[in-house]
Amino acid sequence: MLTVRDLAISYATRNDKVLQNVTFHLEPGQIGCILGPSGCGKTTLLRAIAGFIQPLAGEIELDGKVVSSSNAMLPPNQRNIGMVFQDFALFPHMTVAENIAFGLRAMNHSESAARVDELLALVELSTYKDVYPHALSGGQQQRVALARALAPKPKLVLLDEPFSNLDSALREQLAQDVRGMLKAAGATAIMVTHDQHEAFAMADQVAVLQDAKMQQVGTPYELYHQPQTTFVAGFIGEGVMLEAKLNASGRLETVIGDFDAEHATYCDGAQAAKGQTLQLLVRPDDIVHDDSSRFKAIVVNRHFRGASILYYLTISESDDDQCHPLLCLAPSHHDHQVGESFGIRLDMDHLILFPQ
Ligand SMILES: Nc1ncnc2c1ncn2[C@@H]1O[C@H](COP(=O)(O)OP(=O)(O)OP(=O)(O)O)[C@@H](O)[C@H]1O
Repeated sequence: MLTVRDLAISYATRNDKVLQNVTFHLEPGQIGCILGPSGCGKTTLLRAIAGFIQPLAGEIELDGKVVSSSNAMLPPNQRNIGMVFQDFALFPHMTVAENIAFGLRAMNHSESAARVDELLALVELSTYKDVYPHALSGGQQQRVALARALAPKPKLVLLDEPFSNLDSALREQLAQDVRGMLKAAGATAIMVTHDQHEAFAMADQVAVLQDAKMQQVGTPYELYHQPQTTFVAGFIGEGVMLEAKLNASGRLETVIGDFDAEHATYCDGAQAAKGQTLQLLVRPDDIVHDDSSRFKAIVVNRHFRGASILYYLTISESDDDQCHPLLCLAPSHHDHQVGESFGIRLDMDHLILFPQ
């Protein structure tokens, strides 16, 4: 449905590239997310897909047709793309139904009214049909903006930080709701965000951008458990880098046991050379609370999260040895206070190693 190939973009006022060699692909019906820190080029990429910025190099293909390249540009209004903006951009003088019908002017009245009713049902706002935007909550306004974008059955829906003006506690739930609505409409969509929780709740595929370059494209699971760069490992999810030495028998020695390194993944230039000291990515859910373990860690801090507690731990091989920080996500019935110690063991499916 959408292919972005080796895209490079620069602004006239700058010498450097704001995007460089950006490549990713979305299948019909998939929801993609462009995730990255402020200034990495997310909005620029979205605007390029919408047709507002011409690439310096590379191309954008929509539904099998090149719509943007350095020598050809299909105008934005001919791309059949729907947009949901950060501030929702609803027309204040129009009712909910009139806002949704805005893009349906080519249809006759009864067709348009039927489509509006269909979308009102999809976004669960049928009873708000004749209400004006100022009388809606932020979340309801956003659903109207989504319905308006979906109304003309666009090939692609672009959502630019759609949750940033909403209560942070609700964002993850809203992201899941919007995902459900996009899936029910069979839409292909791309959202831009700097919030990984929103990206995980919403996307089938997440593209991580940093400093103008695509770092990694993958499912939320792949980005969390199999990051390919230290940036992605640090930007996505919590975790620590634990010193790990590859011994002569091909096992990784760590302060919390040793492991067969046969299926380990070496990233960012890490070498699988015997005797090498590396960094092992350890997520909080890789550390299991186990009182029968010979490895004991001390609680230095804790965050109660309801069903679980995130423990900040330190562990050392002996009393005078260096302390290694660890995170452990344990079910909250394992209730330990700061200063206490408990047994832990490492339970990992993926050994991801980075250079020291
Ligand atoms: N019209 C412009 N002219 C020149 N430089 C621009 C223009 N728009 C954006 N930039 C620059 O391009 C880079 C990428 O900006 P962009 O808005 O795409 O980033 P972003 O990842 O969306 O950031 P944020 O999350 O803060 O919105 C930034 O360094 C920004 O200053």
